[in-house]
Amino acid sequence: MIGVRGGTFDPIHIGHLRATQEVAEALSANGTADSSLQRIHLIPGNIPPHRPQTLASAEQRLEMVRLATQNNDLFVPDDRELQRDGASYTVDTLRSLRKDVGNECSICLIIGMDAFLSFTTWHKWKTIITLAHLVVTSRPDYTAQPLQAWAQALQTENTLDLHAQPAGKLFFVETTALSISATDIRHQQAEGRSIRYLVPDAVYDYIQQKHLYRTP
Ligand SMILES: Nc1ncnc2c1ncn2[C@@H]1O[C@H](COP(=O)(O)OP(=O)(O)OP(=O)(O)O)[C@@H](O)[C@H]1O
Ligand SMILES: O=C(O)c1ccc[n+]([C@@H]2O[C@H](COP(=O)([O-])O)[C@@H](O)[C@H]2O)c1
Repeated sequence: MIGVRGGTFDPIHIGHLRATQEVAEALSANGTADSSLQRIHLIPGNIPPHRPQTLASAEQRLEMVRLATQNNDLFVPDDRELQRDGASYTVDTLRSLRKDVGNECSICLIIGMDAFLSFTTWHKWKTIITLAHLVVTSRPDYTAQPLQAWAQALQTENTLDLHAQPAGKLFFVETTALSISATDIRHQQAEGRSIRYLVPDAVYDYIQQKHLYRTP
């Protein structure tokens, strides 16, 4: 089994990292030796399909992901969306991952509750759930809504189901509420307020060194 978490990561912050760590623990809990979680790919998006362009460049956002994950063997920075032209659609990313890991390996696409609430607007969302499981983490200020029929049909509360088939299940993980967003971090940095401890120290140092998110 592998996990995948995409994001704009402008910049990556402890909200992303802590929630992903807690998913890793949840998914490994029932894994058998040969099917437990192998790694989680952290994939910065090239051109976000649904939002304005980023402030930091693709290379800078990837470098911040590298710095944030350098001491965690489970988290793998993955630049495949930066290698593609055009919009970074998740369905294309999952197809590319499937080519790498084959059809038997479980892929867990990790998204936050905010993303899940608009999931049915995503490009080819019905194909996405044939390529991966959806693992949804809680996020402060985004409350779960009653599940639509398609989601009810896929939902499981047993992680063994995620190991037993390669894709097609929906699983919710209650994660520690950290009310942090990259938008707030960018604003605080622009206003000259400290963002220390909202991002890993190495990311903090990089942002200062490159003068990122400062108003010109
Ligand atoms: N504080 C957080 N706690 C849990 N999940 C988070 C948190 N921040 C972001 N996420 C999740 O991480 C994924 C990628 O998020 P993204 O890179 O857009 O971060 P963001 O902080 O929401 O950025 P921005 O403020 O620029 O929109 C999304 O699925 C989002 O739900
Ligand atoms: O493929 C899509 O249509 C699509 C639509 C919205 C979001 N996504 C992906 O969801 C992930 C989180 O998005 P965001 O905006 O919260 O950073 C990121 O990997 C995006 O590429 C993907």
